Amino acid sequence: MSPLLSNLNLYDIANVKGVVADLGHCNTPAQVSGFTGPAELADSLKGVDLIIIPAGVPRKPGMTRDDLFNINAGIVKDLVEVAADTAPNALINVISNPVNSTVPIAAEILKQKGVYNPRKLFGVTTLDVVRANTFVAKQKNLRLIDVDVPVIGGHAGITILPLLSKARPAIEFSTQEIEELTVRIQNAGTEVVEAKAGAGSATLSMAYAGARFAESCIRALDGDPDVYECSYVQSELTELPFFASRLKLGKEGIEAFVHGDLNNLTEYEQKALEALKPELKASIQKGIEFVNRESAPLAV
Ligand SMILES: NC(=O)C1=CN([C@@H]2O[C@H](COP(=O)(O)OP(=O)(O)OC[C@H]3O[C@@H](n4cnc5c(N)ncnc54)[C@H](O)[C@@H]3O)[C@@H](O)[C@H]2O)C=CC1
Ligand SMILES: O=C([O-])CC(=O)C(=O)O
Repeated sequence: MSPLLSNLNLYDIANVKGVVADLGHCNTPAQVSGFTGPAELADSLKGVDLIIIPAGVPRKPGMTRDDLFNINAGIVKDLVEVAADTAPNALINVISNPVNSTVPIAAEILKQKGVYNPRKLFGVTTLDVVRANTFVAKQKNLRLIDVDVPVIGGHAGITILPLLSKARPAIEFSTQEIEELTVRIQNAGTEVVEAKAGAGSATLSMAYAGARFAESCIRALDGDPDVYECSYVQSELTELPFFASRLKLGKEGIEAFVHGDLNNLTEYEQKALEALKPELKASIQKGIEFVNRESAPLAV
């Protein structure tokens, strides 16, 4: 994946020590980014500030993101184990799907290793925001740079919930526009998978979104006091243990949750929020159970 993500290695911001490691350019962990073995991977990760994990298989037409679980869960688990051992203070950006489960998997691994810092683990949902901004700007004839739509929940189907009532600038939408835009944003990944007809998923737009999120992390680490992004993280905003929402990023990762976005939701948004909870809860549980099952002692 992602020539753009590789370019992040070139970022050189004065106060951020170390480099960005992008785990996911080859077929086995032993080959990651051209390294010859796990030991070398571990060496190369020492002291990095930000680790990006886009490794794994993409969808084919007809598949859900959850259909990738059986392969990608193990890949993310293995990579996070190395990250935990060698760069326990790094921010981790998980791109590999199903994000709704791979982030809880990463959290469980980091807990097992005794280095879990919930402020530093992120599921990358930036592409949902990029899509929401793009579709709204087009629909309303606005400049893309002026539009910002928070997207909450998770990163699959109905768990992706754009809050059009909280768009900036404040925009009037008809009921039909809200329904059509919401469904388009929720299905945009599937639209790309179907258009690519077996040749993969939204690799390039993910590279753009992943690079944007990574750059925001780097700016925050570097002390920029004004960095806000949506991301899927451990959260107390709802009863779900992981939830995507707008966050303020700082030198230690998440600095604050933007609570206001969940206040005064429209009836449509409130219903959609309640409707997404069972699916998101099940995906979180599936990730946690995977790690617990993998690490349970064998029965004799
Ligand atoms: N969070 C998001 O918004 C998005 C997530 N994705 C997800 O990102 C993942 C990658 O998608 P693409 O880049 O389009 O696929 P891709 O097939 O173009 O690239 C995947 C890369 O992962 C590598 N890889 C596979 N197994 C690995 C392992 N065990 N260790 C290290 N590297 C390994 C492959 O060699 C390949 O370079 C998929 O799971 C996809 O669903 C894709 C688009 C958006
Ligand atoms: O849909 C997929 O499989 C890839 C993805 O997460 C996206 O494009 O949002």
